[in-house]
Amino acid sequence: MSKVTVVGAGNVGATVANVLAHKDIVNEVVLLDIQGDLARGKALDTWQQSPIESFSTRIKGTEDYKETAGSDIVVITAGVPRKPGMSRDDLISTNAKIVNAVTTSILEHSENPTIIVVSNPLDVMTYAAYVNSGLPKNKVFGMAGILDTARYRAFLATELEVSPRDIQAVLMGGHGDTMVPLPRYTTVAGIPVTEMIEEEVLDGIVARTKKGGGELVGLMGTSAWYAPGAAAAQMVESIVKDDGRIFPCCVYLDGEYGMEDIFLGVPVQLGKEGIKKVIELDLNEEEMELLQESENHVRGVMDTYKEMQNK
Ligand SMILES: NC(=O)C1=CN([C@@H]2O[C@H](COP(=O)(O)OP(=O)(O)OC[C@H]3O[C@@H](n4cnc5c(N)ncnc54)[C@H](O)[C@@H]3O)[C@@H](O)[C@H]2O)C=CC1
Ligand SMILES: O=C([O-])CC(=O)C(=O)O
Repeated sequence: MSKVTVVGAGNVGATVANVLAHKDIVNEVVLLDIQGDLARGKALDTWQQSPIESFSTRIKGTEDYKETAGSDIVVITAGVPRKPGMSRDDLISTNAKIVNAVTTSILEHSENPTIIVVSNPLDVMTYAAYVNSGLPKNKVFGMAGILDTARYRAFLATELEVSPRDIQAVLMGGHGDTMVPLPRYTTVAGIPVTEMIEEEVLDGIVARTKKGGGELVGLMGTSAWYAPGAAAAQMVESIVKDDGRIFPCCVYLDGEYGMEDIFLGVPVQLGKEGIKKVIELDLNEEEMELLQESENHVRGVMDTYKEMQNK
């Protein structure tokens, strides 16, 4: 059984800890935040559900990195969320400093953890954690694709009046408006989605998915947390269980899809070693063009990050 640290006890971090505790698959969850009392309070509140919800995962809140010692998996959610009118990329100057500081502190107390980054702008914050940690590429990756496909699947389930469980889909690219949902790889209980829905309606759902995060920011004044928290917890679960599951995740590309030295969303198999395998799909010309557009966008944000680091 494993020890998991969640950094950031805000909306997303507290949800990751809460969902993980309910899954009852790890020994201990440490919830760390610079606001120590907030972390302690949310951890205590979560733990007090245990008799009702029947779980025994211990959960502790703290601001002290010593408590994170020996973590197997670390989920980084620390950082500011966007407000209406902002893009995820607008968060870079604040969140890069936070993610780099958190990564350094984590590595001071845990030797070889698997790091899952959630903070935005996701693809570049994952790159920052990778470079700063010096960990191998299979041990540092980001959560985005599970959330983005969940939104796509949920929209399709509503439209088709079917169970979201029966919808399977692949989505690639950066975690932003250039993400690439792939209708050609979308099925409803094994049936190609294109046989179940009109093209125009599907196009509308793809467009809504791409702006799915922004839709929620518009409604709530801050970004989402229930689905993002559940998505990160699902990644932890599949690493701990090592059950061979395949999800779209933001990973380091080292020649796959003809791309190098960039973090981007692609389908991967997760396992106890982190990324077990990157799956290379045979994309058609149009899909590849969309992926390259997304790559170009993420490279632009990476350049901003690199300039910040050189100052
Ligand atoms: N990858 C994805 O799909 C998603 C990413 N996000 C991102 O996750 C991040 C967190 O979002 P929320 O939880 O809604 O924000 P929040 O404001 O509710 O929580 C953030 C927490 O981070 C803490 N924090 C700040 N600096 C810290 C540091 N140096 N060390 C430890 N803790 C620190 C704050 O005290 C706060 O409690 C944002 O950057 C947001 O954009 C949110 C949803 C989905
Ligand atoms: O939209 C945001 O800023 C937060 C996020 O990444 C998401 O919910 O997809």
